[in-house]
Amino acid sequence: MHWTPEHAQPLNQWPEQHLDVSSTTPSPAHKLELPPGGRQRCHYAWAHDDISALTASNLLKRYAEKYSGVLDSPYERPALGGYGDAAFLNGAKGDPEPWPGPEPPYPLASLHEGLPGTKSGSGGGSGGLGGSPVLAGNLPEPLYAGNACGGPSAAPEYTAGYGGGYLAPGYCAQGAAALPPPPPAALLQPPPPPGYGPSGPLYNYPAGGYAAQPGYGALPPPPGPGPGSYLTSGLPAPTPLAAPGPPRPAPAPYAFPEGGVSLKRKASDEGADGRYRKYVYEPTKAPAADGAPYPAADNGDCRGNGFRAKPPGVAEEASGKYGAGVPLKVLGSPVYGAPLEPFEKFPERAPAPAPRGGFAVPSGEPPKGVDPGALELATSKMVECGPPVQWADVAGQGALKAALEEELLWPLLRPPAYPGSPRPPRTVLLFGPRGAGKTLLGRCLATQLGATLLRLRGATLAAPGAAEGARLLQAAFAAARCRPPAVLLISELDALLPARDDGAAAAGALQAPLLACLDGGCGAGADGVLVVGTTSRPAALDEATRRRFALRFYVALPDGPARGQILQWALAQHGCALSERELAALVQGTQGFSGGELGQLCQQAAAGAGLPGLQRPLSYKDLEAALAKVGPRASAKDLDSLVEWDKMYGSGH
Ligand SMILES: Nc1ncnc2c1ncn2[C@@H]1O[C@H](COP(=O)(O)OP(=O)(O)OP(=O)(O)O)[C@@H](O)[C@H]1O
Repeated sequence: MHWTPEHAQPLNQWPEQHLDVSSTTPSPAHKLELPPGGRQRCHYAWAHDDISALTASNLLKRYAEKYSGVLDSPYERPALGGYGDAAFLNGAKGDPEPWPGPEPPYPLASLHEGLPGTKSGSGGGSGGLGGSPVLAGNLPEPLYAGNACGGPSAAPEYTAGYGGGYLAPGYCAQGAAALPPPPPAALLQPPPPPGYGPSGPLYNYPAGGYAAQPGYGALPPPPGPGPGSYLTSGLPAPTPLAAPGPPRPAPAPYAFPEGGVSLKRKASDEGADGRYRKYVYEPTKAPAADGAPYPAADNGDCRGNGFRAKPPGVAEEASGKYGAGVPLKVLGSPVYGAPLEPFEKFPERAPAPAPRGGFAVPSGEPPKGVDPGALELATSKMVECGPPVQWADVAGQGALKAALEEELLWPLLRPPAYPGSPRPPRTVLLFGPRGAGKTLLGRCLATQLGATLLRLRGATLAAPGAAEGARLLQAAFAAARCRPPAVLLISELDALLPARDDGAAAAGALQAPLLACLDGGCGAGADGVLVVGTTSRPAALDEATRRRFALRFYVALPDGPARGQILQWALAQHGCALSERELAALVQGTQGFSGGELGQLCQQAAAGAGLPGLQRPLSYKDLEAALAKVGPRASAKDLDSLVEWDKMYGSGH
């Protein structure tokens, strides 16, 4: 038969179609359809006429074994091109010289012989050859470069591709398409173990594959999709990267620490959110039948400290501006006198009932010498039922808050270290510019102590006249003593003193009653009452009055970060949220403003934005316009004198 062009089919298809490798006899087609010029042009070794099918089959088998041995060798495989017959793996010998003959240029058997770690059996464990021949196979040890014959090098040396891992890029990068076509599956089967003799003419193993035998070990799992499939069973799969977590919340603006405080105080400030929370008490327990020290505040009535006690165990969300989302325990009066936290200042005494819509007369007789009418008036008018104030509700003032906690609250709430310990302070003076937050801090103290809060203003006391003012003053102290623990907050203290220069009629006339009340109300017989006086003119206090206040703390104007917080809180009430830049500009423009003045500024801006009900959202321009009308009241001179007074008489913090 002559060769015609239709015989010129792709060479790489030819062996599959024309060579029956399972047959021991040459295929007639093989003999007949060989292209005449194939001997010169075809580079397939088995394409020679003088190579029988059996020889070709053996050749294929040997190359398969060699190839398998290369793959299975514990030594590093050189790059494919390094092998003399590398091109053979792609179906054609790249060597321009004619194929030397039916035998390979070097004995294939030697490849496996003498190599440490070589598997027993020439084809053992080469199951990965058909799928990913380069990457399959167990590679239990680091690979060394082999010599030209695939044997071990004299000295182990790492190839450039050795990177400490088994998957050098040169290997991993090869996709299945780039890999050589697998040799016929029948040739890849390992020799049958004893008892598994071939039943067919050549190898007639079950189609499902050769079952794993003890001597050969289990075949590695077939490579599957994904990079993990390239790893042999002996290699750990790479640890997948952890999925990125949810984005961290951006820090709240103006949460940076206060400037201008000492390191010690800064450390205290850092704990402002956490450490001050330890003054969150357990719910007040109901008084025991045998008469617990103080009545429980869990009857839902107002005790004047902002608490509306809840049934025991009912948790309460913090309602403070800072505390949103922070679950806090129920606030309530601590169980004073309890063995774990005795409060020497608030010793056991007859339970005082909570006020019910006005003054609730204690179970005993009203204090002697006190007008019952005034007592009722004081209680009904002075007991404050505002919301509790937490430390976090006071912007800034970190150092002051720490000092109040350490020097006032801790001594009040902890038992004396030893008998004869000095009495804890029961009077504190908070002085500073108007609107700086003195009253706010007084309310916060009442909250922290779980005390009833009674509040009276000096100007209100002085207005009706000296006699009436004195009567009210006494009644307020009496009411506080009747309702321990209690905080009596007297703001504008200077209004009661003679140094007042506005000509108030009662000014000065109330000083003596005040001193008497302070001595009596906070003396030995007045346990359970803390008097908090506030003033913006401490210099007006005479020495006698000043000395009645054991502690004197300066409440300074809010600094930048605190102003930012106060502004944010105030603007939020008007439904306005400025951008960070606008807020920064506003903070810059409100230097010297007190907290009260910042609140006024926002109210002014809201008023400028329109009538209530028709109001449009507040904008930065409204606030800019309001800045022209609202300004800081405290002059530099006032502030200087306050600082001077603090240096001389302040408790320092
Ligand atoms: N540091 C602050 N944090 C939050 N709010 C503040 C702060 N300082 C002041 N305020 C707010 O400003 C307003 C006035 O505060 P406060 O009445 O406590 O000032 P004051 O110093 O007692 O004033 P005055 O001397 O006139 O009695 C209140 O609404 C208060 O909530």
